[in-house]
Amino acid sequence: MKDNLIITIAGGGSTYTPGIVSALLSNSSKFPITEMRLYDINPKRNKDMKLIINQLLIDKDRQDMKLVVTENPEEAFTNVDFVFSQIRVGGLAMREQDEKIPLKYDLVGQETCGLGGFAYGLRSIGGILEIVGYVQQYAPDAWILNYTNPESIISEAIRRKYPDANMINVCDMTISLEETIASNFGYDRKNWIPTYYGLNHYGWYSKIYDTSLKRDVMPEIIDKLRQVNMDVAEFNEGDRYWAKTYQLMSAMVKYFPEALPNNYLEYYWFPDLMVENEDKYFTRANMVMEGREANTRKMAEQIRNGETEDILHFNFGEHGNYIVDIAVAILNDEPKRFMVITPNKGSIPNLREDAVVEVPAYIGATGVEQLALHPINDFHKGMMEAQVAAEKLLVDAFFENSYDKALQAFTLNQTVPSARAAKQVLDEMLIANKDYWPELH
Ligand SMILES: NC(=O)c1ccc[n+]([C@@H]2O[C@H](COP(=O)([O-])OP(=O)(O)OC[C@H]3O[C@@H](n4cnc5c(N)ncnc54)[C@H](O)[C@@H]3O)[C@@H](O)[C@H]2O)c1
Ligand SMILES: O=P(O)(O)OC[C@H]1O[C@H](O[C@H]2[C@H](O)[C@@H](O)[C@@H](O)O[C@@H]2CO)[C@H](O)[C@@H](O)[C@@H]1O
Ligand SMILES: [Mn+2]
Repeated sequence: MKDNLIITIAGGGSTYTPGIVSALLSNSSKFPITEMRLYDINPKRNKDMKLIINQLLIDKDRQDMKLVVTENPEEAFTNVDFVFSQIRVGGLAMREQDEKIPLKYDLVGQETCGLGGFAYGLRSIGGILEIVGYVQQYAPDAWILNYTNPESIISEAIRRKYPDANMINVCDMTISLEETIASNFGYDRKNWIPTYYGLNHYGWYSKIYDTSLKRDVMPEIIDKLRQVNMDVAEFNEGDRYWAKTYQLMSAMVKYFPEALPNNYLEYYWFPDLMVENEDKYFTRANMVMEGREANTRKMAEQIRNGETEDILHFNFGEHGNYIVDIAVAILNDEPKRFMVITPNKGSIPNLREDAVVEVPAYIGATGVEQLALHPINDFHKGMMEAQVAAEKLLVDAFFENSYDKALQAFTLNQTVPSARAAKQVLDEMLIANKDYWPELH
């Protein structure tokens, strides 16, 4: 095992960076890093994060670590071993537009679901392709572990442009949902072997085998959920967005009790209710600006003012651990099971081979080895096929600069009831995204 690893966090100024760094430091025996680089296009955010991570290294007595903070891709990626990617093209200001524009037309306005997710996709593809391009140029053997959203759309673009890249796309939602369920109903998630299938933020569990209880606990979880609403787990304490999200899990399994859904299906099954529940003038982006984002700026300011005692406060749940566990499994060639976002290639036998799906896989030194699952039912298959086609059309629109394909994608998105509404939102988003989207004509 290499014992002088260099890692880069792309989107180093991200509010999630301290969580990933904390997880990396907790795994130093199995993942021995000597140099950490933060790469971002925004020097102000880089400077703030440098203060925070430097303070974290002091608090953890790890001043031996070399910390490089840069806006220069060559400096960021040359000879790096692992890249953790978490960029947000356009920042929270554009997330706010993604959420608020569709809501004006009574359509779902959300970070990764519905038309907000599609707008974010058209912004994000260019940024992520650029990073993969840098890694190909400066460290072609490096592993890229990606959290950048919207993951299904990003993964479809990467599948086309860099099919052989050493890149693994993952999402923390399944692990967080499992943790939330386990903490509500008295299970230990560490004993679970979940079988899950779908697209990112758009899927279902078909089985949750508990190795200590020696049974599939999914049916009893669905029964419990039909009777009581869930509370948030400790890592989402006090967050009213996640509180409401998890409460709606009960409504979903009352409608469709045969499989446990990903919480994000709320946006596709109950778009009218989700719109009704929203404050169109103060959306999730505003909550994050006032919460996680403000907290990050405050910590940096405190350090700048010389206040360093016990000022680092963050709680990201499993977010950092999940992606670092994958890095550890690769480096040590200790294959473990994770949920990954990957070309289907027969994993779901009755779904097109080139769909980008989210399924269980073993990950070790050779990367992703996904499982062959079971055929899926017509309800889930129909939903997935429509959404896959919409996402593929959107990625076509990006590569072909095609307005027509973008309009088709927007119309086919599973939260949109009419081509008229799709066109109104697309046209308004085109203006709002003029600095970020490719030209569409
Ligand atoms: N997949 C998951 O499950 C999961 C979970 C949490 C967050 N995320 C994603 O992680 C990302 C970061 O979220 P956040 O809330 O911390 O956002 P953020 O805005 O706080 O941070 C993102 C950083 O990316 C930088 N950036 C933007 N474009 C860039 C580019 N082209 N190259 C380099 N850096 C660039 C920004 O300057 C910013 O500092 C988002 O894409 C978010 O959706 C994904
Ligand atoms: O609205 P946000 O920015 O707080 O969160 C959006 C993300 O939500 C999921 O992830 C995590 C989140 O990262 C973590 O901080 C915690 O609050 O729980 C969430 C559920 O695990 C989702 O998987 C991401 O894709 C979203 O970006
Ligand atoms: Mn996610």
